[in-house]
Amino acid sequence: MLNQRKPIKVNEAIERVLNHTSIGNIEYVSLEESYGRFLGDDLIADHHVPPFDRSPYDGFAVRAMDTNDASRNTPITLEVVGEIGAGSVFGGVVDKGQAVRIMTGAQIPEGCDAVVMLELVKEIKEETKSFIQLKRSFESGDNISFSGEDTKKGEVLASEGTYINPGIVALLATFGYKQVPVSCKPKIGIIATGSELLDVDEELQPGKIRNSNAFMVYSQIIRAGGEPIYFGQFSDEFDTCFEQVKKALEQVDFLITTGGVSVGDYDYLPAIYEKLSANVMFNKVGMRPGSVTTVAEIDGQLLFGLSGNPSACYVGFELFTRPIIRTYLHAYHPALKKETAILGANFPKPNPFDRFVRGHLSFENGKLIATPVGLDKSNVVSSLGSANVLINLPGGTRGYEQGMDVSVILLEDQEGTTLEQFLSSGGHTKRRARYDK
Ligand SMILES: Nc1nc2c(c(=O)[nH]1)N[C@H]1C(S)=C(S)[C@@H](COP(=O)(O)OP(=O)(O)OC[C@H]3O[C@@H](n4cnc5c(N)ncnc54)[C@H](O)[C@@H]3O)O[C@H]1N2
Ligand code: MOO
Ligand SMILES: [Mg+2]
Repeated sequence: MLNQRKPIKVNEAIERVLNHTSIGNIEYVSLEESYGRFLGDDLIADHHVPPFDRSPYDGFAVRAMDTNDASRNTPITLEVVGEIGAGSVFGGVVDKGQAVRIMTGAQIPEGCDAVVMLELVKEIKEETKSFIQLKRSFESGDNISFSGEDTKKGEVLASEGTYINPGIVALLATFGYKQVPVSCKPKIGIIATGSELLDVDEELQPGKIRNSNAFMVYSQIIRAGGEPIYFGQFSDEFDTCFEQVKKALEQVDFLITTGGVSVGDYDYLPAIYEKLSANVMFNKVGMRPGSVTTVAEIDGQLLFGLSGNPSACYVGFELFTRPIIRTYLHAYHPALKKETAILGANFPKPNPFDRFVRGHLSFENGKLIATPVGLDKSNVVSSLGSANVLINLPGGTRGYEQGMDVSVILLEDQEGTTLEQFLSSGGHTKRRARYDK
């Protein structure tokens, strides 16, 4: 039987998958647990920061007008009528000729409009009173950290779907979020198929290999923001795999299978999709690795049939599953960010399909250099550890030379980009006159 599959363009495949996005609910987690999650709602300042005018220095709060005549030769003297540390408030109103000893972070006392640093005054103590001497004048507003200078009430500080980094955690604490609204993580099932697969703790046996894909995908799901659920590895037997897929679909938002998706005698995923009456969006993509990546849909639920070959599996996940996860998490930028970098080594092998070469991006003298890592074959696992980008080399009849501008997809970036930007950028290469390293 002829098993001809018709490849579609990568962008077309991504668009088909992203026509089936779903957006998750919102839940509340404690502030301590919010790091690494995605905001379920806009974070809006409900008060000014700082909420009051405060001192940025340890020193003395004064009335600037009292210091007008102060100079090196004619110092002026002010009486110190109180002292406050951060957290305390001066009770009275500071009058002409008076000052208040104030510490960093304390609220500026009423009547004062400038702060003089401790180092700039001479302190004079008398029996019951104390004074300071100043040898220069101050302007109203000198050394005051004004209410609202950090952020104003009503400002949107981070929008829904933003990745919560430690800085966002600080903002959440500032605005009193003991519980934080975050988007619920999509539950993503993983099923590994293959009669050759050994468990991680098993000794090698003839013809067998250890299952690495399940654990690789498990961590890719976590990196993308989802919740992996591992259903196990199963031999290439139709009935077992069918039952497992069916059972898993009842428990997850999305399901990933690895292996068994090509045209081999024991590749049962195509038959499983058929028996499930799933709508197969494509089963061949014009890309390397990952050309066999298949995505199907049943009643809105997506099944990602990723390749058994480790590098193909990895790339298939990042291109197709990751943006689905990020969209579910409410991200405005669900796609991975692309950048232009300089190719760090020749890549002479032409290919009619678009390549996604595992690469390492480094900074050299202010330039971004992307260098392929390891063996560029879809069945290799060793190139993945040091890959922080996928170098996107458009298909064609020519190879690529060191020094050319290439588009790279950033794997560790959290900011992301819109789908439109992802699809419209990159894929362009330019020959540089010279490679200035
Ligand atoms: N006649 C053709 N043969 C193949 C084609 C084709 O178009 N025509 N496509 C090739 C391409 S491209 C790829 S990629 C692979 C895809 O194969 P499957 O997705 O069906 O995966 P398997 O056959 O189950 O396994 C392929 C390979 O990967 C190893 N593997 C599988 N699972 C794991 C795992 N969990 N951890 C580590 N390694 C795994 C498996 O042992 C095989 O070596 O098909 C080509 N063939
Ligand atoms: O799906 Mo395959 O990766 O093109 O080798
Ligand atoms: Mg196969």
